[in-house]
Amino acid sequence: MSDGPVVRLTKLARSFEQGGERIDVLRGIDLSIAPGEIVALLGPSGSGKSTMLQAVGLLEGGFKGKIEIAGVDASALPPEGRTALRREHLGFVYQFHHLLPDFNAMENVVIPQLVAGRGKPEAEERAREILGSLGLGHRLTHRPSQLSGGEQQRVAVGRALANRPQLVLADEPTGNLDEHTADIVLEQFLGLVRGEGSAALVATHNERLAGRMDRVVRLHEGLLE
Ligand SMILES: Nc1ncnc2c1ncn2[C@@H]1O[C@H](COP(=O)(O)OP(=O)(O)OP(=O)(O)O)[C@@H](O)[C@H]1O
Repeated sequence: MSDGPVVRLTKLARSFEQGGERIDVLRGIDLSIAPGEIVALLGPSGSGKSTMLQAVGLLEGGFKGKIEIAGVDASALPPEGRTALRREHLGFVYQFHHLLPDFNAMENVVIPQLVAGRGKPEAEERAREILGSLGLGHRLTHRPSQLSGGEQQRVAVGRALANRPQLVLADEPTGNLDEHTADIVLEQFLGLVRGEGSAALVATHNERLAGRMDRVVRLHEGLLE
């Protein structure tokens, strides 16, 4: 792994056309995240946090400016190249868990590793280790519908970290949980990310939770402050 930033955004911009009107959601974002650094992305509803995470996650086109992931300029790559970069370096956690409903906790963490080419025994060992460290060692064979909201979200965290991404992108990862559960899940999320040495960019409305991260950046009128 190089010592350079895991992500570098240069003059990132995104506009949407809606009913003949143009909305400039991101107006020239510059941001670098160092390896292992956990950054909170704060901003009110509608300020463009999800739009920014989608850009960094290479999930959507239509952006202006430059997005470098692990030193590679993603903006210059064809779609297959962006997919490969995403698979190799990025992990995602969303507000809703998006687990596969017909598979248990263990399988939900194993499957992305198989897709990445890891063998089954190794993937299962990793899933056990990661779910154990999230306090879910006794829930391995439960399906998502048999888990609480906090447990579902912890499995989603385990899935995101399973392939040892250099950067985890999390969009309101605890936004769907009550305050007490959100605190516990966030603490476990941060502990796991730190333990793994991954970097993270975590969108949230919550100043208190943001204060537990290494750095806070704020989106205001399309720019970071
Ligand atoms: N596909 C789209 N077409 C048109 N407008 C869009 C589209 N996606 C997002 N927007 C607009 O861009 C702005 C930013 O949306 P975004 O979802 O990024 O905000 P957010 O900060 O993540 O909000 P929240 O905290 O409520 O999730 C909003 O005004 C939204 O309506």
